[in-house]
Amino acid sequence: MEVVIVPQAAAGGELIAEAMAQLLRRKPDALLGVATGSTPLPIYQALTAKVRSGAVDISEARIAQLDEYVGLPADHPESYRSVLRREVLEPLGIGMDAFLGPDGTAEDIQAACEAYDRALAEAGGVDLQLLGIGTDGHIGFNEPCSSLASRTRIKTLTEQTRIDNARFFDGDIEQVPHHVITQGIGTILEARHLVLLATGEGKADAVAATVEGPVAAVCPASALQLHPHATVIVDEAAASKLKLSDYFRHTYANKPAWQGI
Ligand SMILES: N[C@@H]1[C@@H](O)[C@H](O)[C@@H](COP(=O)(O)O)O[C@@H]1O
Repeated sequence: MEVVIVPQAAAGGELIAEAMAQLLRRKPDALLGVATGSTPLPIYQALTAKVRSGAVDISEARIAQLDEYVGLPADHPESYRSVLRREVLEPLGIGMDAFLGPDGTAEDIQAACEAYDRALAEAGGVDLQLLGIGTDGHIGFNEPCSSLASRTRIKTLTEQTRIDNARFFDGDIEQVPHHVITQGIGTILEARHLVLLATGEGKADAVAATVEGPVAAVCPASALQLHPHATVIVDEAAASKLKLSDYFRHTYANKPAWQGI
């Protein structure tokens, strides 16, 4: 696992957008796995700027969704499909025909989950998966004690995650669904490159457990330690509880420029 400490969120966004641009130059039809939440927004802004300036051509890229609420109509403004359309697809000029996502409104949720795992595999697998992290260490919506081998499936949110996400629902926790579909941890680990961005002091404990704690289902993001190409990018505040921060800084400062992340 590589840990990169950046001065602030915008620098992390730029670094990750550049990695995505490099991937797209190598593989124009790359399947990009995207995440919701506030943290990845600087990535999408930086990538959009690159696309608009002509630094990268994204016209053949495909986008895959990480997780979704169960029961919200697809056109609900806070369904993750709507959020991604608004925050990622439209700014990048990517059509819904290049979008893969689970159906949170399906009558048979289990079948919809299995269909999504199959669709990801049939699309050739995710090339680069962006991840945020919950305050409890969740990735996607894999809450603590999710199986590290899990596939896409339905999960029940913790009270804390519903409280954290109530800000997207007029601050009203009652509007936050209890159930979600999420790519499983085993599904996420199949992506060729995992890139987790964490910013702010509120993520410092989760980041320390992810990077320096044991691999344990109680901190789902710690599963990144099992992946051959995982990059964790943190700002100073999110890095504040890392014991090995000096080592991580030294390693990154001395990395050959051609290597990227
Ligand atoms: N399902 C999403 C996660 O994918 C995201 O990482 C997390 C953190 O969000 P934020 O980046 O806003 O802190 O929120 C939600 O739970």
